[in-house]
Amino acid sequence: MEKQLSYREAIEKARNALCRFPLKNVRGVPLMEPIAQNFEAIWAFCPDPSDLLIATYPKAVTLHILFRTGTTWTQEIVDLLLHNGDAEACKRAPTAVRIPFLEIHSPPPIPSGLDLLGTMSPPRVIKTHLPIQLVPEGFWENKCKVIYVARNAKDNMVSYYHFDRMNKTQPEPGPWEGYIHKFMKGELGWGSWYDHVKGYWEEKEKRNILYLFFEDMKENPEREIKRIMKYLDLTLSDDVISHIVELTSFKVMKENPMANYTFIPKPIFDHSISPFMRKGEVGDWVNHFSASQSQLFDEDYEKQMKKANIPFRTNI
Ligand SMILES: Nc1ncnc2c1ncn2[C@@H]1O[C@H](COP(=O)(O)OS(=O)(=O)O)[C@@H](OP(=O)(O)O)[C@H]1O
Repeated sequence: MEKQLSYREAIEKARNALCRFPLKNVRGVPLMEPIAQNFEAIWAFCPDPSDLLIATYPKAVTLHILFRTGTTWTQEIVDLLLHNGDAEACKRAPTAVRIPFLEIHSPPPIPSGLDLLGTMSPPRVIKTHLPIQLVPEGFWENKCKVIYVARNAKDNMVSYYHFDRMNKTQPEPGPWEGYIHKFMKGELGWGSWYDHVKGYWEEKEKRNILYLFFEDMKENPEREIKRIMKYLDLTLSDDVISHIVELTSFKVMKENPMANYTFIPKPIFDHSISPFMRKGEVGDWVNHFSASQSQLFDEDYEKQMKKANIPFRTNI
């Protein structure tokens, strides 16, 4: 990035080159074209053993494309834990700059995730939506800590659908009815939700991955934040933890310009179509699925998740 440009200015400058990028297959996984074109460099990235990876299927929470799972939420929690609950320190820059998105590539002068990481010293916190088989091997060789956040398929899909409506760098979502089929077939960016959640689940013990659920975080944020704290070998007082619970509530984060993605200009993220911080609830899927769509989805889910035994909850 040209030194004098802020992240927002860089995006403004590249505005004309930004568009709804098509998806291209990388080892069987559909990824946005600029990511696919740069995948060799992403694959070659070698983290420091002290780096921490936050992995999610999109809309678990980030910049161009997360998988509506709670990524952004977890990023904010981790940043606050690492800064002992100091809210001002965590407003030093937007989420996407504080916690670079490993694979993201956009037209210059927008810095790629790799560009941003190159300007930071370890220990760094890094975001990815890559399925486990596409995560650079250095993360495993260096035994980096990895936090994975999963969200039930129906809410995840609803969130992703609205995100695809408002994010003008993602393919058009098309009608809801068709979107369900694309999701079930793994045709959305970052591929199959089913393979994504199973891939990390199957490896979580062997690779020391902390596997979290969005629904657990909603049910008892204090408990889940403490789990993250312990995983990171941190010790914070109960008062600080309560403060972090408050600062990372949906209501507070929605109003935080450094965490709510309003720093991305409107022609790219159009919050008037659907805000990035949309509802942040468990069970909003009931407002989207018809009875027959829900039945069709459930039947397919049974087949795709057979033997997986992952304790997802579609309501709490
Ligand atoms: N603090 C907090 N509490 C509850 N929910 C929250 C919070 N922060 C973000 N969110 C919700 O997470 C969804 C966005 O997911 P991601 O951050 O993974 O998106 S992205 O894939 O990184 O773009 C998106 O979900 P939906 O509201 O259901 O669309 C956000 O609202």
